[in-house]
Amino acid sequence: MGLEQEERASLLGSQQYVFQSSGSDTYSGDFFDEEEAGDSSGLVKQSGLGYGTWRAPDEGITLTWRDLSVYVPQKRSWFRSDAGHRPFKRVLNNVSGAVRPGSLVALMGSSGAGKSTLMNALAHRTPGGVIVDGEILVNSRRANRAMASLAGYVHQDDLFVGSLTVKEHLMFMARLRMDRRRTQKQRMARVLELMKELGLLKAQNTRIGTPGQDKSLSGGERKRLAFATEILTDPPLLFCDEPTTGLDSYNARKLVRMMKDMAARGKTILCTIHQPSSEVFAMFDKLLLLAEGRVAYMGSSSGALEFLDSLGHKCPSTFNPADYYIHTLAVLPGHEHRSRERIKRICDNFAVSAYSKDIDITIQYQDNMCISQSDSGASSQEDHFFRSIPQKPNWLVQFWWLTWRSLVDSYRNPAIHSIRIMQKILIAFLVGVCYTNVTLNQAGIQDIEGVLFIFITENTFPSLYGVLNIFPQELPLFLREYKNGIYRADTYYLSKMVALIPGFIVDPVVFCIICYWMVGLQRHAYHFFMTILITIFTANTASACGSMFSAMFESIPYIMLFLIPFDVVLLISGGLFINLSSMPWYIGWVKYLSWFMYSNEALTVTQWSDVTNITCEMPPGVPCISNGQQVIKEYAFNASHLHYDFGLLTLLYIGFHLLGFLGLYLRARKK
Ligand SMILES: Nc1ncnc2c1ncn2[C@@H]1O[C@H](COP(=O)(O)OP(=O)(O)OP(=O)(O)O)[C@@H](O)[C@H]1O
Repeated sequence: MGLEQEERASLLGSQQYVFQSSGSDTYSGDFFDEEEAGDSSGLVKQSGLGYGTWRAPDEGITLTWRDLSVYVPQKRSWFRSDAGHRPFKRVLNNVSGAVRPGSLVALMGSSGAGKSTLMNALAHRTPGGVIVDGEILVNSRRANRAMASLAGYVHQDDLFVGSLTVKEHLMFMARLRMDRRRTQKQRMARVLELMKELGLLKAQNTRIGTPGQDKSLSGGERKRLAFATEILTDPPLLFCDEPTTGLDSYNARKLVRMMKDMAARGKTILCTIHQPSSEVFAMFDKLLLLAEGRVAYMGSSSGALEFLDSLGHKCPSTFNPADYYIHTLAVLPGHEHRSRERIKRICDNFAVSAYSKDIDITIQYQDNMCISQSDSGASSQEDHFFRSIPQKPNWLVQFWWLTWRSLVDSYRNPAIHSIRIMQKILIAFLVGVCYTNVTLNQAGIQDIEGVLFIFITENTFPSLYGVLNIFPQELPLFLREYKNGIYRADTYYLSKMVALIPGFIVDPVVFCIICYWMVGLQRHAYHFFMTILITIFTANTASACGSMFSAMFESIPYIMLFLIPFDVVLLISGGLFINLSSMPWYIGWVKYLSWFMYSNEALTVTQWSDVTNITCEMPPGVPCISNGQQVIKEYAFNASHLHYDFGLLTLLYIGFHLLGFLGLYLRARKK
């Protein structure tokens, strides 16, 4: 066999070959066995074509990787000699492999062997800070960010917006993931087809739910939905990280059967799988075994038994081979040294085996193609290749559907709306009751200024603190969808921002309608509507500030650490607790960031600018404030600043959101 492979390798230097697959289950000893390769030589000749004129196969993806090592960052230790330098741990160690169109490959190994790490690296989805060293080629092109759109990736843990129904979720994904040239009818047909195939039709109008909170779909249904989401676009390359975990044997079999059918249609599928039944395991035609970050075997499923047998590890006839592989390649507690010795021996033997050499031929071939293409600057071939990647919908479509999802999510979450509105009504009523006796005299000035400030605080704090959870809670989902190339970070952020606005219009309106008329404030439509407008601006600016903190920091405790001191300073510089002209210069500038100050000035000017008759009930000789202009001056405000206040509140709103977006974007790039 070795000689035969050497002959093949030497042929590669002079002629052009494309490996083909028939999706056959039969084993002939090699990973790319002859039956599957399409003709008797195991290789299909394309005589007359040199490397420079090679074109990508019309269907199917050949994925190869060579000497792939992955290093994950470790926590710094300030006590060790490497203090200050970030230590890395190698979790994949010079791994090479190849998968061809029409292959359904089971990626197996004990827990911690590096399966997910390998899949993430191949799918170009490694988290920030992780170093990937080595070469990954997709149809002899270097893998890049386009992999996210080219390949589907079914993750181990599924993430959804729980308030959507199964059908809504799939239609949303169909709109954002399927090629933009597809019609609505085609999208609907694809969604229906998948729901039918994956047994989700019955649950199509059921909300997905959130495990641990409002569970709706079963674990198995969630898994199948995650799978349906990833195959919506019928990707030519599919990575599945434990797709059958949590499924009953019938559904596990059905899912793997679906993958097998997809592979038979020329798809390339790499799938990690834990403890498959013999029946499910038999459906995989290829096997990649990992142990301690190294390749222990790659080839046909049945070849693994022979390979291990040749090393003295014979699978007992009563054993499920899949269980036997895992057991043989696991580091057993109490026998760590012996287990590692065994794993090392298996991996070392595999590296020099015929199986490994056969894979090397494909890798070498793809490498040569890659070099020759870059030498010839094969841009038309590149175009041809990337034509198989679905074209994303434009910015506006992404924005529209993301806003739709955010609005549906917030509308269906009673904790966000009805409870908040009830609380608002109650507070407005209580404030109104406290201030019913306000009259326009010297004492009334303080009362009115006090209640105006309550209008601000009551529309600030719920808005500021009510949005803090938005990004920490949804970040994993956002990161996954963003990394999958489903949408841009700016459309996501903007949609979140827009979806917040209706709530922060309704709240101030409800509060003002109840409270304004109970308190002795000016009884003209102008004053009333201006007060509503100012409180709407206040609530939205406060929510923008909250969104900024929410997007910038990882968790609520961190957010609180910085937000509370920040809002105390803003509150003080609002103009009620201190005369603004008396603030020291080195902290006085903070007032320019304080929407409390702008809103307070705007409300004060609105209420007082046309008041001319403030009663003076003081004893003779004690100075009195007799009109509204004096009140405005007393609080160091300026009657001509009303327009500036609106302008500056708008600027703060935009500024906070810009910083929030920047924070989210940088975090998305880093993760
Ligand atoms: N970001 C990371 N930081 C630190 N260690 C990591 C990181 N990612 C992976 N590892 C470590 O690398 C090893 C391989 O992890 P990986 O998740 O790839 O294993 P796995 O084979 O998929 O395991 P399982 O079957 O349990 O999911 C593990 O020891 C894991 O702890």
